[in-house]
Amino acid sequence: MKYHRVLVEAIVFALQQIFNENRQADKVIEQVLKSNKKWGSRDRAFIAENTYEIVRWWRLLKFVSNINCVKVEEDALFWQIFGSWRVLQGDKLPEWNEFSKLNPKEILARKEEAKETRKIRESIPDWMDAIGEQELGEKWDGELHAMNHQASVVLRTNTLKTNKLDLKKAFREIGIDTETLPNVADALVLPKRANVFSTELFKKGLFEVQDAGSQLIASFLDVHAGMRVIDACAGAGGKTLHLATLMENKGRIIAMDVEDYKLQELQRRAKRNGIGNVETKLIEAKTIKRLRESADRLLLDVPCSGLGVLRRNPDAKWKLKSDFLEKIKQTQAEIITNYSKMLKHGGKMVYATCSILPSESEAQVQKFITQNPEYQLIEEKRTSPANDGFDGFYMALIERK
Ligand SMILES: C[S@@+](CC[C@H](N)C(=O)[O-])C[C@H]1O[C@@H](n2cnc3c(N)ncnc32)[C@H](O)[C@@H]1O
Repeated sequence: MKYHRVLVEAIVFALQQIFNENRQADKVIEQVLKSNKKWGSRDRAFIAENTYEIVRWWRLLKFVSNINCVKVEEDALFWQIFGSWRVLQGDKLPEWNEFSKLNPKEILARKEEAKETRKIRESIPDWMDAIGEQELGEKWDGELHAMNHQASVVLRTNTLKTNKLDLKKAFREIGIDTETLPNVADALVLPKRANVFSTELFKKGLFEVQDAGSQLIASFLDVHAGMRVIDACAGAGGKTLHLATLMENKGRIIAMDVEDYKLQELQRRAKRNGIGNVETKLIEAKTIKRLRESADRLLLDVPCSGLGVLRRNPDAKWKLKSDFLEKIKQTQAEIITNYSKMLKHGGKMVYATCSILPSESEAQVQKFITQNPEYQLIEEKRTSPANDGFDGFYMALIERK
């Protein structure tokens, strides 16, 4: 494969930003791609895919490159890591100075050696591997392996504006193939990746990009047109928009969060989707108390470790710290205990996480139910990267007596 030096420079710059400036991979890649308007779609895909894959395989790549420092700082080492990655992909490296120290045979031999140690082979920090094994036992191997594969692009049809089959046809007309997914009503999956955000179909609000597992959560809440619904950790509204379509744009949704910029993004998305039944509310000291017993349905899509969506956010492997996990569990316990008071008696709520760890999910719900007997667990569901190819979500449907 022939590389263009400028593209590899862009990848090295992106990696520096992600690892040394502690910036989010998706934001860095977006900025890098915007920096040169002349790059075509292949160049853009080359930069984005190689950067994401190098982040995903960071620990393994350091190992096969024989780089032992904790923090990689020099440009030269980033070039070597890129070179090792391409060797693992079967490429013959160009005779550039930057690759002169790399020995492909040695790289491949070290890859064989890495197979013996899961945390190196699967490229994950020690503490995360230990927690995964402790909480999931034998299942951890399979989930971890599955989370190292690139996730598919999945769309959710906006049924307020179109239907799945018409959307599929409209994509076909612009040369993009999509497939339906059994058991996920409005989902279309792309067998081949494409930039769907630049299409007119997206600008018209005919779909949102949303993992299949995530699409099951709003449906799990059993909402109906005309209800009063609170989405208490709404963020930029992935699930709020879905709730609004399930409610046929009727009734009222209060979408709340502690971050105002996310709610502003939610409003922009709601407008594009033709949604008019959502009101956003920034959470302040008395917000929860004022809304006591006011909701027919309540969604608690709580902040979590994100250990179910590593396929999409591989940089979280290196950015997450074990003490954060402890703190976030505390926040989850506070949210389920305090926010559940917003539910009417006879109403239903869903507690959801994008984590495969039971301590953030089943265990939180069990503890809450035990301490608050007026709430009753109706049903729990999990999606699994290993078993169904979806991201790893957890959802619990709970009723208030
Ligand atoms: C998993 S994300 C939500 C994703 C969103 N529901 C979606 O579908 O796109 C969790 C959200 O909880 C918010 N959050 C963090 N602490 C919170 C708190 N104490 N109360 C409410 N929301 C909180 C975060 O800002 C974040 O947007």
